[in-house]
Amino acid sequence: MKTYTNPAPSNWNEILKRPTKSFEEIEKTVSDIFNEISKKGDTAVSKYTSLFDGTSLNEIKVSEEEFSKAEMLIPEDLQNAIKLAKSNIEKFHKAQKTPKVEVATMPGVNCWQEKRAIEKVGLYIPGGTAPLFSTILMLAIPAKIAGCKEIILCTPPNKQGEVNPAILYAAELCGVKTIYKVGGIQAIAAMTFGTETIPQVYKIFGPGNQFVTVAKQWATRFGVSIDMPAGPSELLVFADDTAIPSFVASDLLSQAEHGIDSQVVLVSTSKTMIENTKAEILKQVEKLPRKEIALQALINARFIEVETDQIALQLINTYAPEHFIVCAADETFFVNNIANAGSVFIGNFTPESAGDYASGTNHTLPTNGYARQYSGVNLDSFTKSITFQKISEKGITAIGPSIELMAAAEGLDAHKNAVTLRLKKLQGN
Ligand SMILES: NC(=O)c1ccc[n+]([C@@H]2O[C@H](COP(=O)([O-])OP(=O)(O)OC[C@H]3O[C@@H](n4cnc5c(N)ncnc54)[C@H](O)[C@@H]3O)[C@@H](O)[C@H]2O)c1
Ligand SMILES: N[C@H](CO)Cc1c[nH]c[nH+]1
Ligand SMILES: [Zn+2]
Repeated sequence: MKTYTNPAPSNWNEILKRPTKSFEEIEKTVSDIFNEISKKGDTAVSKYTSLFDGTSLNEIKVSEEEFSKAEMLIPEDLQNAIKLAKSNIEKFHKAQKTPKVEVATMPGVNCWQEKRAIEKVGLYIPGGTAPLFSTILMLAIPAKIAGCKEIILCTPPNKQGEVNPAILYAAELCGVKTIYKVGGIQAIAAMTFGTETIPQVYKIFGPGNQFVTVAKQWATRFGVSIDMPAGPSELLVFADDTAIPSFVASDLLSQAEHGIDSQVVLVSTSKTMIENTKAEILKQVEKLPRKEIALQALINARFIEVETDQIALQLINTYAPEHFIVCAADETFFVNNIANAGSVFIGNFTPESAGDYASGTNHTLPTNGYARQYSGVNLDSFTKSITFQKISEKGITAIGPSIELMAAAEGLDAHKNAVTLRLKKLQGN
């Protein structure tokens, strides 16, 4: 838990370096596995499942029997909690539907844009150290609302070759029944190329560890698209003296417990807030079942004291956190001026866990500074915009001469002719 007081802006990048391996360090493993899976399909998938997940499977597709058993294993109160989260996530993502955009750019020239679902999508659900069934809600719900026709899901099996029942329960609740017990790089490669068992998809979604994230980035070389790099979780909290140290500590620990390569950062204008939060962290971490993971992640934690809200904001925008919690007297200043963050949580009673599970926003978010240029998963992630146009006789008469001139100036006479022939016809020639 390193603490810094008024670090110079020139040192921010060094102080706030992510603890994850570089793309280059993982690239070789990823490219080797991709190569093998593209050539050997299921045989290679099975080899890597046994190497990384420690299990050999005769059948990687989840059976109807496994689905039926799963539902019986989920207590009613958990089923109800999942249903409540589903309802909120549905409400928020349905509200993201936009109407068709239609404009007559000039009389007789009608242009419009409509969204169409991506037909085949692959959802990756992390399961290495915790079965993140909540991620199913975050991916399957918008995929269904968007109208994706073929939705498949990959998730790593445990050592007994099973998938956690809550994952199966949540998937079935969201109407996804095609699940493969495959995790990590091998899952991403399988969805990229297709194997004898696993279908190829057009776009791959979902968070994962560093291997999964680099694999998704690698997949884009083979024509598949991805939602965004959504790697090890991170949280930056800005807290001034209006914040509550025990709450701030609990939020920081909530993301530290994800993995040893997670990063949490506290930025504050108050030395007392930093000291009290650190003391709270040390107290709270003792009681966590994932204490060892959280303690390792805390080695990468940063506590940064700055002089003003303005400096804090610049630092936060430089870091571009996946999650940003703001508990400040002038929260509006931060809310209005945040430029780079995956998702923002405002005030003392908005824990980041709310967005992870149930408030309605999506928890699949850009990490590692990618919040500078990527959005988190949303309804549009599952659609493409297609443009349409219809030009009338009056329209082509008005726009035609300009097109002819521009085509001739580019030296593309066939383009010009496509207009000229129509204009002549209209002129009776
Ligand atoms: N950014 C987001 O939106 C978001 C959301 C949820 C979770 N997460 C992150 O997802 C991650 C989940 O990680 P996880 O590990 O628990 O599950 P995971 O499913 O992402 O990864 C498990 C797989 O990693 C592979 N693997 C493990 N060690 C390997 C190695 N040495 N070489 C190659 N492959 C290896 C295995 O195949 C295994 O199946 C966490 O880092 C969490 O913070 C991010
Ligand atoms: N915090 C994660 C996103 O970085 C999402 C998650 C799922 N379950 C718990 N948390
Ligand atoms: Zn979380």
